[in-house]
Amino acid sequence: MTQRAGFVALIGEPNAGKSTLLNRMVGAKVSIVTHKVQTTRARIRGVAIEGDSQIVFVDTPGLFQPKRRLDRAMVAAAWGGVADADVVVLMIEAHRGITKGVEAILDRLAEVGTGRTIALAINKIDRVEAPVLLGLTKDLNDRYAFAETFLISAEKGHGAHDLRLWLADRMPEEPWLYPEDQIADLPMRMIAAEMTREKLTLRLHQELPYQLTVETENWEERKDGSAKVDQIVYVARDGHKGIVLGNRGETIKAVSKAAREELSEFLGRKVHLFLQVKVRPNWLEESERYSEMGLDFKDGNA
Ligand SMILES: Nc1nc2c(ncn2[C@@H]2O[C@H](COP(=O)(O)OP(=O)(O)OP(=O)(O)O)[C@@H](O)[C@H]2O)c(=O)[nH]1
Repeated sequence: MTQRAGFVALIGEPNAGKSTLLNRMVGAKVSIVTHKVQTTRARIRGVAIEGDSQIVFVDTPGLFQPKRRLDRAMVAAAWGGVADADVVVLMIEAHRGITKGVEAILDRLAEVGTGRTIALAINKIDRVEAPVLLGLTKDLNDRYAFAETFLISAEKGHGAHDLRLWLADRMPEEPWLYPEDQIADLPMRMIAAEMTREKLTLRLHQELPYQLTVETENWEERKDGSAKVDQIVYVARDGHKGIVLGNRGETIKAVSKAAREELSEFLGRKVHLFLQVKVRPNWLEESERYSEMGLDFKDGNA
């Protein structure tokens, strides 16, 4: 059998439904869906196997207009994901249509999209009537020559399977990037890290929304059926450590408790969660997370 493997970048405005679609296509709660906007950053979110193809999904931050320095870094990261991917899927919300943000993305695609395979996924079709959908499909395709248009409802599952089959066909002939037996384990670690990060984001609000990342370092199945999970919360600066820890450690304790409860409920068994906070400057630019997974995302494997 000829193996195929490649990267797919999902792009779109915040709240377009990228995480929901990912969960559909990967088949697990890989990206935690939240109502808070801009919770995701460029990184590997899940791996789907379809026939001979391995599809590695890269989730990107919302491509919004940068206001602050850090926002610009996020947007740069998102477009970096676009440049590295084999296929790009632009997600648009059917009921919102061509917003200013979408306009900006289309303009940028016109600049960087040449020679790339870019598909359009119009999401949330459950929220509009058919004529609106047809008009929007036409308008968008007039604006950019998309390789294909998918009309989907990520939440209800419509169209997600067709998109997945189409993507699988477009993966380059390459050996699989992940050994098959690792796949089951990989999303679980990511899910757990994502749960903790979400709790931190909710708790810290505006204080340091994007400047931290969580990694699951160790996962141990215990004889009594419980799981021992060690995670590291990386912050960008020394000063942030104190914020994450909180007064007498109360913030990290509350986060740990909330994340442990959610993970435990998700797994249906007891979880012991241990969080450590470490400083790692410039994590946003680091490609370390990819190489840790056996992938060198920046240097050509993509
Ligand atoms: N009605 C409807 N709602 C949807 C659909 N897909 C996603 N949603 C909702 O849209 C909201 C945003 O979805 P997410 O998947 O978190 O969006 P996202 O693009 O990953 O957002 P960021 O993480 O901010 O980039 C959630 O409340 C979803 O439940 C859909 O097909 N129909």
